[in-house]
Amino acid sequence: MRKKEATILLIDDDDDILFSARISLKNYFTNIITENNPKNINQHLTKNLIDVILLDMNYCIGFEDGREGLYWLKHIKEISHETTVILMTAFGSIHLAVEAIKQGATDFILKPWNSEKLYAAVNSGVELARSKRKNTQLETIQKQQDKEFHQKTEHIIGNSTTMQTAINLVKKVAPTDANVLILGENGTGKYVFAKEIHLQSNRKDYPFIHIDLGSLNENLFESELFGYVKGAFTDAYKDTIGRFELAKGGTIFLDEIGNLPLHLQSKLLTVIQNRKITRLGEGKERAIDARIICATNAPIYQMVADETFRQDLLFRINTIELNLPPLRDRIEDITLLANHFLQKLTLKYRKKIGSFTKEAINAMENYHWPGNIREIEHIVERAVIITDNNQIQTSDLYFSSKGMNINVSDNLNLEETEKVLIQQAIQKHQGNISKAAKDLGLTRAALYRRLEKYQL
Ligand SMILES: Nc1ncnc2c1ncn2[C@@H]1O[C@H](COP(=O)(O)OP(=O)(O)OP(=O)(O)O)[C@@H](O)[C@H]1O
Repeated sequence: MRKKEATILLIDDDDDILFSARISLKNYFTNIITENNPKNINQHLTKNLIDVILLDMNYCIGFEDGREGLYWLKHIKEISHETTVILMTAFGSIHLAVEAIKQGATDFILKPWNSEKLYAAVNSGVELARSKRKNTQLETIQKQQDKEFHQKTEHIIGNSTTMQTAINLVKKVAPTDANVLILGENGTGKYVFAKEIHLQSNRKDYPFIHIDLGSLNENLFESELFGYVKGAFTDAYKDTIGRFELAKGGTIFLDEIGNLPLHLQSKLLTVIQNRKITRLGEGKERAIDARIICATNAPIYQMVADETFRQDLLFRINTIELNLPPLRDRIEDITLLANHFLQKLTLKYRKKIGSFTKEAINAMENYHWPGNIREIEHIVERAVIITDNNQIQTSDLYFSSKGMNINVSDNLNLEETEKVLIQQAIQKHQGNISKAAKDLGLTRAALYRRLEKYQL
């Protein structure tokens, strides 16, 4: 039999008991630590991740009322509440057992023990410790996500008509349980809006569970979304709930739904239609109670036309559709967002930078923003870090050549094209006018004239 990866600490002042417990358990678990002085508990807990502590109730001769055991139990629970504590005594009484369980012990065994019973108690103690740790991890992730979210967006920024329309739609849709599909390019705020719908809904006190469907392969899709029972597959050591169940009472945000292959789309459709899931390896169906919000940056209607996305699934998820426009189509929001990030980032980097030059604003308004709001945040962050000025200049803004590319079929205006090319050259040479002029085939003076003409 393969030993289970687990650390068990045995504490008793009787070395014979320690010896016999070690013999009983060492064939089943990888690490057995013995200790005859409970005062050393802290050292063990700080050095090792202990799954189970088997703790004697009595240490001083003459004190056999279990008080010491209860004292140490309380102490362990205060510093490592995920560790399972099993108490043992030769003088067990129901009264003491009840008291110990009330104070956080998981089990109580009487000496002399039967080896099988001891193994069974320790083994379920190990499983319990693991599931407590996993829950703590999930809670930490959730808290972290919430914290990041609040740090990221105290407000949704946007005065443009399209953003105001989107914000108003959120207000109307949030209190209903309608499925929402959020469409928009990368970095347009799909996550931010999904979370905002959740926060404005009646489900706000329950979890908001985000999952990137694009990153799941076939095996993970089912186990992550629906959960599994112990033994369902090789690594299924214990029952685990999936994201749909985790989102109970709250919202599940299925991101990148356009990346889901067709056969998984069918599975998801069945779940959304029936509002039931079945954990892997379990026959039983479980009802789901989660509001469903989906998002994608893929051209979903084109995908339906190309038969790479199921039309029936689209109709299930798009009861309400929220379109987030790319930043280049709402130029009026650019200055607002740039100033918002400037304020936030100057605080973060403790720099005194009051504003952007007129030319820098102009350059931002003429840029294509392929990465949308995420990109403006990154560009402002980089500028804040590198600039030595108290105003951000055009040369502090590092635009990617992707966003500078001129699409000739879109824009045939010669002056506009010239202006963009000049910006591109200045960016490429990081503000070095001589090099930019050379690249453009102009003299320095000719370039300066054009900079003035276009107010760059
Ligand atoms: N309206 C907004 N106001 C302020 N910040 C925003 C706004 N929209 C998005 N952001 C910020 O822009 C960044 C990208 O937003 P988000 O992750 O929501 O975009 P997304 O569309 O989900 O991106 P992707 O498609 O790449 O997953 C985040 O840092 C977010 O806080």
